[in-house]
Amino acid sequence: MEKTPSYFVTKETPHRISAMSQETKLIVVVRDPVTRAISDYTQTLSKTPDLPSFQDLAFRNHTLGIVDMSWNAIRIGLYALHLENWLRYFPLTQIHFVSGERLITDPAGELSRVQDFLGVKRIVTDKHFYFNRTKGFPCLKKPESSGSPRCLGKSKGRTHVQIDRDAIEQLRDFYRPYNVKFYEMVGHDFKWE
Ligand SMILES: Nc1ncnc2c1ncn2[C@@H]1O[C@H](COP(=O)(O)OS(=O)(=O)O)[C@@H](OP(=O)(O)O)[C@H]1O
Repeated sequence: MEKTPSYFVTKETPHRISAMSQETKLIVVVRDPVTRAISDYTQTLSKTPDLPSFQDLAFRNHTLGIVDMSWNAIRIGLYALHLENWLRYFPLTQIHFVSGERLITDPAGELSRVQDFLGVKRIVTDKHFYFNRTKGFPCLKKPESSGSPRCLGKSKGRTHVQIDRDAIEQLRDFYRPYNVKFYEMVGHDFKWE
């Protein structure tokens, strides 16, 4: 197994992976692209405090609501476009999409679907998780053999930068057609508003 967030959005990756093995099963975690962009910006800002504002980066023209599709934080959320590139090399049956939202609210449910997709026995179930209220994420319970619970690290679940309502609405309008197309392509409505 190998994982890297940028695989899904890097143009050359599907070709390279298919050249390695056409049997590869692919798992992609997706979340509401607007929240994703804000999370992405929040993470970059934590490392680069003098970054321009989110709005300055996200819009070519904020008044007219013209979004800058070349900014990575925006581009990555255009899931339908990235998927089109993957479908040139892999059938949809070899690609599984995990909902980032449900991975938090129902980790066992999402993991059941992953296990089914991989064709392995459903070993990871509800009893393996507990919800850590402080963190706002589920944690893996202590493995039967040894060790302590496994929760997400300190850098996960950062408080997102506050973005004004208008900008959020403009981004929602921008992403809507791409989201609808993505739902149609994968046959699942992720219900991102
Ligand atoms: N297991 C699991 N379930 C649900 N959500 C998760 C999980 N792991 C990471 N995340 C959230 O994904 C956001 C980016 O995570 P990372 O910091 O790991 O990304 S990166 O790989 O470093 O780019 C970041 O989102 P925000 O916390 O909203 O900013 C992480 O919290």
